[in-house]
Parts: sequence; C-alpha cells; structure tokens
Amino acid sequence: MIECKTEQHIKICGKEIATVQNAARTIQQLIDENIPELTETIAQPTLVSFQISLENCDPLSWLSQQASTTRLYWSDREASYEVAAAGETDRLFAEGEPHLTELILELQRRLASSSEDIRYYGGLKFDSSSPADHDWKPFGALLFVLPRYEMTKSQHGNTFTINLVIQHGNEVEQQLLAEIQTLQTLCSAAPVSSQPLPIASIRTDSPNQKEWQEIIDKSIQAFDSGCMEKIVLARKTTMVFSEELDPIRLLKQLKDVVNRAFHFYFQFDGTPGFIGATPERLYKRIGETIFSEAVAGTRPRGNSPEADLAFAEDLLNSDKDVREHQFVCKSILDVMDELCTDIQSPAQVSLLKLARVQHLYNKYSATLKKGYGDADLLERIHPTPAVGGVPKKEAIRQIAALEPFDRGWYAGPIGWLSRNESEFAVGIRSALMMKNQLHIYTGAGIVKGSEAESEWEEIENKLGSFLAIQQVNGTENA
Ligand SMILES: C=C(O[C@H]1C=CC=C(C(=O)O)[C@@H]1O)C(=O)O
Ligand SMILES: [Mg+2]
Repeated sequence: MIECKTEQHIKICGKEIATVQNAARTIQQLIDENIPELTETIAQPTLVSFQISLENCDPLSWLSQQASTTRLYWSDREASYEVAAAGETDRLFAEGEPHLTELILELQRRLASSSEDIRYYGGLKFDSSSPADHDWKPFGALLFVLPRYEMTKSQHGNTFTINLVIQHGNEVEQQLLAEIQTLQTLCSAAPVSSQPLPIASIRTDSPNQKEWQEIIDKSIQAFDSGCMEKIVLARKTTMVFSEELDPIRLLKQLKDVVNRAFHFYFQFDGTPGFIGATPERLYKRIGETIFSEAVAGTRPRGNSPEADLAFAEDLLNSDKDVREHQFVCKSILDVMDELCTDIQSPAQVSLLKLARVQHLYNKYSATLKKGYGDADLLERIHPTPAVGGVPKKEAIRQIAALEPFDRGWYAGPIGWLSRNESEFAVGIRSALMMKNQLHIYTGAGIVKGSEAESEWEEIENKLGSFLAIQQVNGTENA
C-alpha cells in the first residue's frame, strides 16, 4: 500500500493530440520538458499527473492489454463518460465497521489540492456490520483507488493520464525514467476478442427454490407481525466454466447486451473481479446539486411493441410493484428533506426500459444544504429500499440472517469521487469473477402480496443478461 500524503498536486498537460500508439513518446517528451522545473519545485510527496489528449481511443481494448493486477472500468449510463484504468498510485482501504465520515473526509483531504479530473474509483460493502466471506475479504468495507494509468473517453475528448506520487525533487528523473519503460508496453490497441465465452458446465443456485420459499415465508411472517414492511432478498447463482474467464471479454459482451446501464469492473491487486451492468444511480453530485432516483418494480420486456406495452401497463397497475417502488421514492425524499433544499420530484412515475426487464422509475434533484457532503449522502441514502428494505435497520438485520451468503459489494454503492463531484451507482446486476467461476447476485423486493414463485421468476429475468452471454450446459440446485 502506498501512503499518499500529498500536499500538492501538479498537473502537466500535453498540447499536441497523440495517437494511442505514440502516447508513450508524447508523454516522454512531456516528462523531459518538465524535469528541471519538477526537480526544483518538489520538496515533499506530490501528486504529479501527466495528461495528453488522444486522437481516438478504445478504453476497453486498452484495458485488455494491461497486465497490472489492479484493473478498473467504469462507463456511465448515458455512455457520456468511459474510463479504463490500470495500476494504483494511491488507495484507501478499510475493513470491519469503519467510520464512514472520517474515511470520506480523508479522501477529500487527499483530493483537496487536485484538479477536478482526478478521481478515486471504488465502492463500499452492502452491510459493513456483517462479516465478509473469503471471496469478498479483499474488497473490505470500503476501498478506493487513484489509478496509475487512466484512459478516458468523454464528450470533452479522449485523454491518457499518468498519476505519480513524487517523493522528492531530486528523485524525479529516476522515477520517471522507470515509468517510461513501463509506458512503452502500455499503449496497445488490439480490439477485445468477441469470441464466445467458454461453456458453463454447472449452475448452482443459493438458496435453491425450496429454501427461497422458506425465506419468503419468514419475511411474510415478519410483515404480519408488523416489524417490517419491505425486504429485498437476493440469490447467488454460481456458474462454473470449462476454462478461465477473461473479464474484459465478459464485460464487452455485457456491454453489447445491456443498454442504459453503468458498466463496471473492479479488480484490486489480483483479487477476484467485481463486474456488472447496473441500471440504478444511487446519486450524482455536481457541487451542491444532487441527482438521485428510485428504481423498483419489474416486468420483462415484450417480444413485440404490443407485448411490451402490455407488460408496461401491467407493471404500472400492479399494486404490489407500485408499493415496492413507493417505499423507495419515500425513502429518497425523506433523505432529501433532511439534507437538501429545492427538491424537484416528478409529477408521475415513468418506466426505465432495459434490454430484458423494465422498472418503475422516478428521478429527483435537489440542492445540498451547507455542511452536508458525500459521507452524509452515502450513509443516509444507502441502502435504499430497492436493495434493503423498510425499516432500514430491521431489513439489513433480516437480510444478514436470511440470506445464505455474504453480499459483499453486491447492492453496495460503487463509483467515484473527485474534488467537487461524485457519482455512485447501486452495485446490482453484478457478479464476482474468479478464474473459471462466476457468482452472479440478483435480488427482488418482497412486500405483502409477494409470491415466492413469481419473485424467483423475476430474478431469472433480471439474470437474463448474464445468462444471455453464456452457453449453459447443466443446472443444479444447491
Ligand atoms: C435488487 C435488485 O433489483 C432492484 C432494482 C429494481 C427492481 C427491483 C425489484 O423489482 O424487485 C429491485 O428492487 C437486483 O437486480 O438485484
Ligand atoms: Mg420486484
């Protein structure tokens, strides 16, 4: 772990637009030009970012060529921002039940002197009070990383960035020369293979269908006793493949089949990779302006426009799904009432149409009151009743007691923070990838009137995107 106690940030940008192939040379020129000044200026650990504009780039292809044990990918739902990153220049990691406010303040302290385009990427465990199982342990309760190399593609252009912490001016030359050697092998643009994924030979569901029925029955009893009104219960579906999976290939295929989603991949220091395509924004903050949304209630997409409309109408008129969604709307509005002013909420519900499913959908915006920030937003909004339940604390307790696995980062906040902005998605429709195994996590909101069998089916539909990119040979229940 590199301790990054930088007191200042120097950003050095290249004027000329490079191609991916000559990016290393362009950055080398940039470094050479700036060595004398850097040597003089740096007397303490300093974050130095070298940035060049790229003519064109494909972040996913670039990422597939990176051998680094830390690899990250994030693209937003509007496909307006895409970043691939490799290596780590700094990380903030916490296990157990950490003090979220202190950790977020620490991140903001590290970002305080940086430019707006410096971002830490990472996420939080769904429930830090529940013990982490072996596979999720390396992700901790919170992990954020400032990448060493980043390739970004956005409406504002394409950029390649190197973030370095320079300890002392007289070490600059030596450190940068070592960096350039690595850079020579960095900039490659071979496209990601679109070959089919290996064959999945075994599928296991935890809980199995019988256990699912029992868990739902227990939840309904909790509703009847009055201690809970909603709980979101998840399943873990494990697929075992004939050979090792390539995460970037899987991500590429997931991108091809799932539209309107945040696509992500987090692999830290050789640990299992967390991969997914979530439709749900937890919140986005631009300065004091906050955007959040309620996504809940589900129907499949139809095979024809008429069938699709029939599903949509059925969803809009379903008392059970409307209640599922209302709990989420109310919870977000309650948080906004507490932390914000100028709350804008839609006059009526709309639909979020994804590749395989459609959801009830409400968008909100507001202005954050003075004195509140990301730690307050994360602590209060997460988990919304789209992934937790009502009341929040009781639902989290019941989830830990009823689900036969650790959720880890599934349904947790995942995203990025910069000096003045942040964006977090809800880490659903996601999977943990280890060599030839894929653990897919998917849940469904349970309220009074929910039936175990149709909730099982709802999860099968949500799983559809992951299943669509695989060829499954056999099914087994755990
Ligand atoms: C918890 C998940 O979905 C949530 C988001 C949208 C609709 C949901 C539902 O209708 O049950 C869930 O609340 C998941 O996909 O793992
Ligand atoms: Mg539902």
